[in-house]
Amino acid sequence: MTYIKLEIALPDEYHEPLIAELSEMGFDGFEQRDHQVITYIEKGNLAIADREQIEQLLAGFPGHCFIEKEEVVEDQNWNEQWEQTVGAREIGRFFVKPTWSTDPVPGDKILLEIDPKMSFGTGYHETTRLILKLLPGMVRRDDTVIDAGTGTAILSIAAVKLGASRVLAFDTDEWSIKNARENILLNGVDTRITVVKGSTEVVPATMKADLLLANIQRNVILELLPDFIKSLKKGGNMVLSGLVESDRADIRRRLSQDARVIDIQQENEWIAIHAQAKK
Ligand SMILES: C[S@@+](CC[C@H](N)C(=O)[O-])C[C@H]1O[C@@H](n2cnc3c(N)ncnc32)[C@H](O)[C@@H]1O
Repeated sequence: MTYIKLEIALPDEYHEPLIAELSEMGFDGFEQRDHQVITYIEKGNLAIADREQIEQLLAGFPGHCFIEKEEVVEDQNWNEQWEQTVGAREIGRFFVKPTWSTDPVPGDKILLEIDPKMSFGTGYHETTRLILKLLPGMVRRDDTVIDAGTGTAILSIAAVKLGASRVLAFDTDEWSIKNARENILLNGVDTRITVVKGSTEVVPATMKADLLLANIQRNVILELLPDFIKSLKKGGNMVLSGLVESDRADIRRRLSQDARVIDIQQENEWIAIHAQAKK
């Protein structure tokens, strides 16, 4: 099989909307790097009209977004490609390790074994790292946790390893659901985490969580915020990320009635907001 590989330059905050649109157009397989999305499509499926559609799509994003490179590639072992680019790393109290890494686990770290494949949540992105660093100070023994937009399930697995007794993880992306389940089994925490395809509608009306984690992009967070608040206990904690510095005021304003902002952490342009439900 022959594929067309496109390397597209655009700011990190537009990766998800771009990937959503490209998936609809039939692109299959995405890698996210700093300010770049790499994607593939079977050669026969990329018509001239699609190319124009992509150019138009990119013109609609603020800033200079463009196709940096286009090449024809033959079928290959995609997982092997991943193995070359993703390694083990320390993040706060955790050691995040793909199964192919032979790096020894430091004695003082909590192991999270994650094979990311094509899902988001390798620990390479600032937003995942910000939440992982906040988690040890937030998860208490026997907490009930909601992981909205679970990706690889990295945050759910971390929450259980810190003592959470029950996690409801959901994601709208079919591939992430499959990958989340694989990683949960890999870490032996499948009795404590339930993974469901969908969004906040899958949270039972009776569920009141101690903690909700959401690393999704700004517009999705703003849309789901009322549901997030409803699913928390009074005084329950929420960590929101997938946000950039310029989203700070907007999110604060939207939270003000229902939640108290406790802390905001930042890494590069990315932020994570810790808030507590008022009622
Ligand atoms: C940035 S990734 C976060 C993955 C992981 N939780 C982490 O922190 O690394 C966002 C995830 O949210 C999912 N997502 C996007 N919109 C969603 C929605 N409306 N409801 C649930 N999940 C959604 C995406 O499919 C993606 O897997």
